[in-house]
Amino acid sequence: MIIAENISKKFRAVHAVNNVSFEVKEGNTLVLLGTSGCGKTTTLKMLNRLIEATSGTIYINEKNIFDQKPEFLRRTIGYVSQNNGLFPHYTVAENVAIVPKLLKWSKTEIIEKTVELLDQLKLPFAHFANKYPNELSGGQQQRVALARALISDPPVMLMDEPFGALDPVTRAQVRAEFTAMPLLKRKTIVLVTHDIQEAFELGDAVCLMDKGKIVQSGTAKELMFKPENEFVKSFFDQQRLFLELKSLTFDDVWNEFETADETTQTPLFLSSKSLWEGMEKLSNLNKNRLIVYQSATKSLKYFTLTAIQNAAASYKQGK
Ligand SMILES: Nc1ncnc2c1ncn2[C@@H]1O[C@H](COP(=O)(O)OP(=O)(O)OP(=O)(O)O)[C@@H](O)[C@H]1O
Repeated sequence: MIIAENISKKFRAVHAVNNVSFEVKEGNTLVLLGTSGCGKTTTLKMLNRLIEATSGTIYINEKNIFDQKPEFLRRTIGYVSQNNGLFPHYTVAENVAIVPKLLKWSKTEIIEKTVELLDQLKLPFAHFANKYPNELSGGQQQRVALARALISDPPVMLMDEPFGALDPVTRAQVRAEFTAMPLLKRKTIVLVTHDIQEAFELGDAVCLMDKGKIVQSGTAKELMFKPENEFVKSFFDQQRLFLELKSLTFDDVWNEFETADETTQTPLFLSSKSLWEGMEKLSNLNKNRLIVYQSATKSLKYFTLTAIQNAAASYKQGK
């Protein structure tokens, strides 16, 4: 669990972060979202003391981080920096082994763990261990950076635009792998991004920042449907339709759909999926109508493109 209370950072005249507070529950992911220069990276780096806060308090797992030596604190927090931060003259295996060496693990232990992690990240040890970062693609480098941050299994991970340097296709792919990794599921994560879609996909909670302050924090759905001011509303305007369909699940609008006759089709879809995924399914299968299943009520409903659009509109009107 991470608790940041009224943290601020001043760089001479620049108030980069101004009285920011948030909490991240154990096992949750908090996303710091906002445009360039709003203070996301400074906020993140204050959590592992790469930047010293000017004022405020930070607790990580009930310990005040200012009572710990920064270099010891950092060994217990995984960190993926912008543009991966790999050492160019270290091989993949050497890059991954940096923290375990500081922690004085045995050679065998380091190798065993590196093999296991690189395999999980689709970088087979035999092929990749002795390569240098510049011999890898951007996506592969990002996976090495992730392996390096994960090897000591820290309970907390800080990630600064971890997929920022990747092209959109690789980005979506690495992000999907990232969400599927069992090792990451239990971790408490703070992730910085300026990508709204990424924030919605990865964040249990999202803090939208502007000019060093948090403008609104909450779930993606709260930010979309209950914006607290004009800034929040307009921040999402460009991608509004897409984000609404992504953040609403069939469960949220279950009553808007027509009950289905069980005998006609097998349900392909669970109601915990987003309306966007429903639309994708219709398009991929080239169907006008599909059936969705809700396990809690053991009921089936039909959905069509129009029904999805109407359900989303009706949800908005109800809010
Ligand atoms: N070392 C520094 N000295 C002076 N000003 C700084 C320093 N680091 C950051 N700033 C300023 O603090 C503000 C916040 O910067 P920060 O890097 O936290 O923003 P950001 O939201 O992470 O932006 P980006 O997405 O572009 O990385 C900016 O105005 C930046 O110019």
